Amino acid sequence: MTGSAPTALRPQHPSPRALTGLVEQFQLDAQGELAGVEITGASLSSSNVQPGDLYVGVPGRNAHGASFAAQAAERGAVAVLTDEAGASLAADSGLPIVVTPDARAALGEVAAWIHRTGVHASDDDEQATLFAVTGTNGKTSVVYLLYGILRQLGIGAGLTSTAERRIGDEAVTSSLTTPEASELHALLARMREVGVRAVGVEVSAQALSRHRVDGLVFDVAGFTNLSHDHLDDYASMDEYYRAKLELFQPDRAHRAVVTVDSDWGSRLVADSRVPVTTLSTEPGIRADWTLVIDEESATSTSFTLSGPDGRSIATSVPLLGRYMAANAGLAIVMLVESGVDLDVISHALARDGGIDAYIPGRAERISGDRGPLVFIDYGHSPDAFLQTLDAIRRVTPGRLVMVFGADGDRDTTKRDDMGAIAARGADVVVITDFHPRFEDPALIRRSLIEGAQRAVPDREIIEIADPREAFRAALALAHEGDAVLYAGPGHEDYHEVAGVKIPYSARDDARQALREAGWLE
Ligand SMILES: CC(=O)N[C@H]1[C@@H](OP(=O)(O)OP(=O)(O)OC[C@H]2O[C@@H](n3ccc(=O)[nH]c3=O)[C@H](O)[C@@H]2O)O[C@H](CO)[C@@H](O)[C@@H]1O[C@H](C)C(=O)N[C@@H](C)C(=O)N[C@H](CCC(=O)O)C(=O)O
Ligand SMILES: Nc1ncnc2c1ncn2[C@@H]1O[C@H](COP(=O)(O)OP(=O)(O)OP(=O)(O)O)[C@@H](O)[C@H]1O
Repeated sequence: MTGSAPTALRPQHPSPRALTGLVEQFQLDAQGELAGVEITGASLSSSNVQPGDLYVGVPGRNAHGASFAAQAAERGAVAVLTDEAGASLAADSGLPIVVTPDARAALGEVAAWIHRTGVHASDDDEQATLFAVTGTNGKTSVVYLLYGILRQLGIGAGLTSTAERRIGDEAVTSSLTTPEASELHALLARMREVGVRAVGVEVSAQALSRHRVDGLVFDVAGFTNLSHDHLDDYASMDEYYRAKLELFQPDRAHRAVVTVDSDWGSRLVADSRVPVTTLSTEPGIRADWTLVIDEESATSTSFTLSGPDGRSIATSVPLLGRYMAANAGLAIVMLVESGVDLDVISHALARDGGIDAYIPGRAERISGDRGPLVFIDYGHSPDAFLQTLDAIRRVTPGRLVMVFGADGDRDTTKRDDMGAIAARGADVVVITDFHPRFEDPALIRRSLIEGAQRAVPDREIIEIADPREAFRAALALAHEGDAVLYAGPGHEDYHEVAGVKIPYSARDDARQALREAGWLE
């Protein structure tokens, strides 16, 4: 039996559950010898199995997971949960098999039961407050802002986001934005072991469509915005919206805070079936809470948030952009809706000179005191480009150079708009490769260039396939008073080319390029 280094945060002292108990609890059919088998965790992936796990075999795009049951057994899995088709595929593993019509749909509740979390937490458990954040852009940012403010309030906090799963100073890098239910419940169990009192969970539309947050009812769900993205996964914007709407129902959340800056937000308020508090950051849009920008600079945005009964808070977020103030406003209103007194938040933030949060790779300023401003951002959708370009333009007296590429094997319909928005918002556009995956990178670049040229025919466009060279070319065009926005890579530390992840950190490389240019020590 071989173990592997955990790629996820799991409880260190799990209380085993009997396999016979699982069969009884969920009224499942079972094959093989069940007596005496004890489960301490669950995994959807044979390569992540830990000894004592229930291996969950689900059908996928490439294979049926049950066909990896023998590998799971070698790693120490003690039983298999799968569907009818999977039961025969898993037979050669020699493990007892528990059968359910849809193993992915069952997994959330099963994982909650194994870890005694979410809907299966025992009554005397002190449960952490659970915050869910969804929307096209801003989810990671809001989750980090919640985490930062909670820590300023002295409340033990954890988070799960596209960038990291984090408890205090302990963090692992994320692969999915929202973990599979097996990983999510294990993470919550670990957080309970170390006394975490509040958790921010970034919830993607895909997570809602694929049962990843099943077995949980969030205390407060937050909505940022909705704009064009993921139309490879969803047939239309309407379907994409309906996937997100699922979070705003009583089986998923007790209450919600919805940003109503867009029509999608207003529609969500009408369609939601939980109590909703609204937030507006746009002048003229009525809401329970309104946010007004007081001051903005390259490194900080101050704002005043006013709520019902004349309550208000004036504070700042240590990041560029009105949209970051909107994200911070949402985080604060979510905390208030969870029962934290606004005056207590106000006091803690005033003591620290504003919100204290670091969000890896979101409008992250890489440059120092000299030379052009340089930001690395995770934006990879048309609206994210629009917001970031607008924010940088407001603090840049000189020219704005933008470097970016587009994901391969992901929503191809947004490329034209990405090119167009870049051409309208930047003075020079440098188009490079991002994660081509299995697509021809030259064709991806071509579609971005065509979008840019259609929008602004005389815009200066430079095409350089290699991202390191592309960034250096952009930097060479920029001087004191100018700005360079490198959009796409954010916190990531690789490029995905034809199924291979090639190490590449845009943040490290940009720092190196700034040193080479003499702008950084
Ligand atoms: C398209 C999609 O949803 N794919 C997910 C799916 O993979 P798949 O269907 O391709 O799986 P497969 O390769 O056929 O394998 C089937 C099963 O066998 C298992 N397996 C496979 C091979 C093996 O050796 N051992 C093994 O156990 C796999 O873990 C899987 O459970 O099941 C996998 C295991 O859970 C997921 O990791 C994988 O998510 C991929 C990585 C993905 O990119 N998903 C996207 C759509 C996604 O969810 N994105 C959102 C982000 C949204 C945003 O940008 O905001 C997210 O929340 O991350
Ligand atoms: N409130 C917002 N409105 C519009 N754009 C935003 C907002 N917040 C962030 N962005 C843009 O979206 C990018 C991604 O931000 P963030 O990672 O917080 O969003 P996300 O929803 O978590 O996206 P992903 O799921 O892809 O990680 C940022 O780098 C910025 O360009």
